Amino acid sequence: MNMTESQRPVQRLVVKIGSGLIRTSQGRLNEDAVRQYAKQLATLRKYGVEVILVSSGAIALGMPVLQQQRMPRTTALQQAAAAIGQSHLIWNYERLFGMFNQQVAQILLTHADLRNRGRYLNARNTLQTLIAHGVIPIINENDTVSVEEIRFGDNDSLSAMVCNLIDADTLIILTDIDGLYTADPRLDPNATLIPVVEHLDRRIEALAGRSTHATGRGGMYSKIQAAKIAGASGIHTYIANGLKPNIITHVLDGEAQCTHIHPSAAGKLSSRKRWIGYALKAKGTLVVDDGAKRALTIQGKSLLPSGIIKVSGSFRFGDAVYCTDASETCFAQGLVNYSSQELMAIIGQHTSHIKTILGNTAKAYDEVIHRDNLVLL
Ligand SMILES: Nc1ncnc2c1ncn2[C@@H]1O[C@H](COP(=O)(O)OP(=O)(O)O)[C@@H](O)[C@H]1O
Ligand SMILES: N[C@@H](CCC(=O)OP(=O)(O)O)C(=O)O
Repeated sequence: MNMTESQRPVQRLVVKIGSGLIRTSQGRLNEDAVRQYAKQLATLRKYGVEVILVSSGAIALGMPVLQQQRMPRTTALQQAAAAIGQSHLIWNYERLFGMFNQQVAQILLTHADLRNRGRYLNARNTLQTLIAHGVIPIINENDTVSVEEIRFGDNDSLSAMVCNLIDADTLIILTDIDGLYTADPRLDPNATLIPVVEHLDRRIEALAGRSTHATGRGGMYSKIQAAKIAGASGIHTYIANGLKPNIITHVLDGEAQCTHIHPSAAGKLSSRKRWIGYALKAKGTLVVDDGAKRALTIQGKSLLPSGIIKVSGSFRFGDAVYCTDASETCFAQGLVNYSSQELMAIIGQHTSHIKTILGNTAKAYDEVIHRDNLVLL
């Protein structure tokens, strides 16, 4: 077992590497950097740390072959670039990890693989088996088949969901900047680094901007969202600069200049709640009034039809939906007991009227979302 700063044990580590670190400005693989990452991760593995790598770079490496200077806008071009780049990427990982006698394996996932409970468990079994055999799994989104409905969208979210999937204790997100600043330093020269975030709240979330790069996707915003997902599972997240030598080792030794985001003080969510809140994609939104928001966020109650002001999206019984307040700030996700069509008819109504309004189609639920099926975000 490896020990980190303040002697926090690290047993299972997920490292995410962004496209900007994988690709040189000329569009080629940054071989020196990738060799360095391979060396550090192979060494950690030898010391007994279980390592999982989430690597971006497929589209970025495939872009030059298709004469694309920036992230292609059409899905077809992104998929084609990923098909070219992913094989190049994994071939090089295999070769460079091989220099340190470390076996790797490729895993490509779509969001649908984690949404479906059976596929979720399958992916988990495969990863556990690889880890148990000392292999480092290298995960990327399966971009060649990913379309909007089944997409993670960015590998920061994917890395956090992988942490949940395999019960990691530490997530390191490597990017081209030291961590979270008070503003994007590329736009604000007075921005300063925030070394520790003990409570990841909306004030912190608001500091993180999007990417300004040709290959980046989510920017700092998606890294903070990833830390939030990981934090709900009791995981510590570090955002650090992958351009610096031996950065992974330095982060674990507590010597790196980076941002350390602590897990949520509310404690670890159950596996089922993590799946409801973070693995499922919301199919619609329920806008609720202030009273209902208070009932859900402070009083720990279920959502009743009387507190709903507006319904959007098209969903069925059992689907996931967002809950937002009147200013459309999202604060929860949960599984609904009524379809969007049924809800349109009963919003604002007292529960005793549900049967009268819906007649025979009514189900025996007073709650639109039961507390047990609701996760505060
Ligand atoms: N508050 C902030 N602190 C630091 N970086 C920020 C902030 N807001 C936006 N960014 C931008 O996020 C970028 C990193 O995200 P991104 O380009 O998506 O990298 P990657 O490809 O590694 O995922 C930084 O280079 C920076 O320009
Ligand atoms: N799956 C994509 C990466 C998407 C992504 O999130 O990129 P980045 O913001 O550079 O981590 C690829 O391999 O090109």
